[in-house]
Parts: sequence; structure tokens; C-alpha cells
Amino acid sequence: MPNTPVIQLSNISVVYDQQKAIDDLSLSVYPHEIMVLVGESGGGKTTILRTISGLVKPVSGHILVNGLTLNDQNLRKIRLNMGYVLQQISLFPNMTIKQNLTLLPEIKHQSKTAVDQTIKELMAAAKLPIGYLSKYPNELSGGEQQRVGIIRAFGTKPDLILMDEPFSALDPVSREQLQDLTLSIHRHFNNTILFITHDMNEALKMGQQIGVVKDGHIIQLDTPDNLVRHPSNDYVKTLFNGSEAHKIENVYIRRLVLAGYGRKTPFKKLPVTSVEGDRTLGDCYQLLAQNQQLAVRRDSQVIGYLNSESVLNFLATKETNN
Ligand SMILES: Nc1ncnc2c1ncn2[C@@H]1O[C@H](COP(=O)(O)OP(=O)(O)OP(=O)(O)O)[C@@H](O)[C@H]1O
Repeated sequence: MPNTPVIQLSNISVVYDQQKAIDDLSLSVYPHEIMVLVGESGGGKTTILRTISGLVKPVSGHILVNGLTLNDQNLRKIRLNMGYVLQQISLFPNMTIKQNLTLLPEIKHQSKTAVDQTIKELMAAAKLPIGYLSKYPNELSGGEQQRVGIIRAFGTKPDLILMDEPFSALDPVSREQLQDLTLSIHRHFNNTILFITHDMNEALKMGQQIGVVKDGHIIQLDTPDNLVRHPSNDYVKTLFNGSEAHKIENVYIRRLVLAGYGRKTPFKKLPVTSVEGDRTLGDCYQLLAQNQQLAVRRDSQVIGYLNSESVLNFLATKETNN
């Protein structure tokens, strides 16, 4: 029996000024997954998010959040269990970083000891010195403020985090660091994330499921691999054609393991070298020239084993699909 979705949109339509922005759209987001909505400007991504947070009311359809119908009666309760990260850094300027981080947990009556502990863990994960807790937002750089914005969203341990283009105002290096930070905190807290971006590379990196949004519809909902390898139409194909992940040497090796190439247990009699799953296939060629099998790690857990044959099998499938 599948889990109850954290978000279930059924046949939602949203109209602005007599124009349909969302058209009969259905979507389920399941516990613990990162669902990315990607697409060109004006497709309706933000409207979907605003509908889920109750800021926009659909003209038709039904919304369930954690099994509760989203309506005026349930809105406050549902919102208290959501975290938000937006493109505009929305820290309160007249509050210290600590006050910014503790405000919501206090409203939720979480215990002070537990909150202090969580803040400590999150500050460490975000590589922010504890001394920053007494600073004000304008004493931090833009990237640091956005780090605080991210950990603030995770701080109350909400079931659901909505992220709307959270990194698009940042330089590429900060952007990559914050993507990694979000992925690592997500693995730690295991909450559900709905993430919006118009950047295909970001979508492919962050999403376990990706929905391509166009003209108020989701035109393909799929895993990153399937979107790149089996686009459902020319529009999706063109969108992802230029993406870095489309270049085969940039595929993360954890994707091979997760897609079933390689093995769950070590290949017998071959020495094992341990590597991080976010190394690329390009790195992997070289690693396998020097080592006979790779134990692929995600955080500190080994998720599977690859040898040269696993990689060749993967490449052969790619060839067939091209
Ligand atoms: N408050 C509003 N009033 C009227 N029309 C709106 C409003 N907000 C959005 N729209 C329109 O609804 C459509 C979908 O907009 P939306 O912001 O959801 O798209 P998006 O995919 O998030 O775009 P972007 O990537 O540019 O943020 C667009 O045509 C937009 O002009």
C-alpha cells in the first residue's frame, strides 16, 4: 500500500483575471521525497506553490495536505507544519539570527532544549559559526543569509518544505553549496520538499521526481534519468538537451547504482575502493582504470558496488536509447 501523499492536488484550476494559470492539474507528492517543478517562466510553478500554501484559492479541484483538506478552518494548522524558502531572503532584519531561528519553534511550543540542540546541529551543517547567532542579518553576506533561511525552514522539523527558486539570486558557487546543503539536511531530517526552479541542471540535481510545468499543466512527471533518456515529447527533449546531465560524463555514479546497474553486495574477490556517489561518470572511468570495484557511498552509507562491466552495461543502454 503506497504512503498517503503529503500533498495531493486533484483537478486544480486557478484563474487570474479570467485567464487560466493552472488548468485541471493533479499532483501527488509522497513523504520524504524531493519533488521539483521545473519549466519556463509563466508556466504556473509559483501559482502551484501559492495554491498549496493557501495564498491562492483554486476555482475548482481539491487539495489535501497530510490527508487534511486545505480550507479556512485547517489553514493555520497546515501552515504551521510547512517551511518556506523563497528567492528573496526573508529574515527579520531587526532580529538576531538566533531570534530568527527560534521564532517559529517558539510559536509551535517546542521545548527550548530540543530547539537549541537542533539549531546547533543546523548551524554546524550549514558551516556557520555559532558566534553568528548573536549577529543581525545585515552583518552576514547574501549567501550566509540564505543559509540561515534554509536552516530556519528546517528548524521546526516541518513535514513539508516549499522552496521557490531559493538559489536563483546567488552566484554559481554559492548556489552549488546551498544545493548540497539542502540535500544533506534533507537526508538528515527526511522531510518532504517541493522545490521550484527554472534551471534544468538544478532540477536534475535536486529532484527525485521532476514535474515539467507548461501552460498550467504538468506535461511530464518522471525521474531525472527518465526525463533525460525518455522525454515524452519534443518540448521536454529540447528543455533537457542542453543540460549538463545530458552529457553522459556528468551523470552522478549514484544514479547508476540507484537505477540497478552494479550490485547491492560486493563483487567477489575484487579489491574495493570506496567513493562518494556524487562523483561523475567521467571520474568513474579513471577510478575504474585504477581500481577493480567501487563501493559507492551516500553520506557514510554504501549504497552499492560498481565494476567496469556495470558501467559498460549502463553505457550500452544509453547507446540504445540515443
Ligand atoms: N497575481 C497575479 N495576477 C494575475 N496574473 C498572475 C498573477 N500571478 C501570476 N499570474 C500569471 O499566471 C501565470 C503563471 O504565473 P506563475 O508565476 O505561476 O508562473 P511561474 O512558472 O512560476 O513563472 P516564473 O518562473 O517566471 O516565476 C502567468 O501567466 C502570470 O502572468
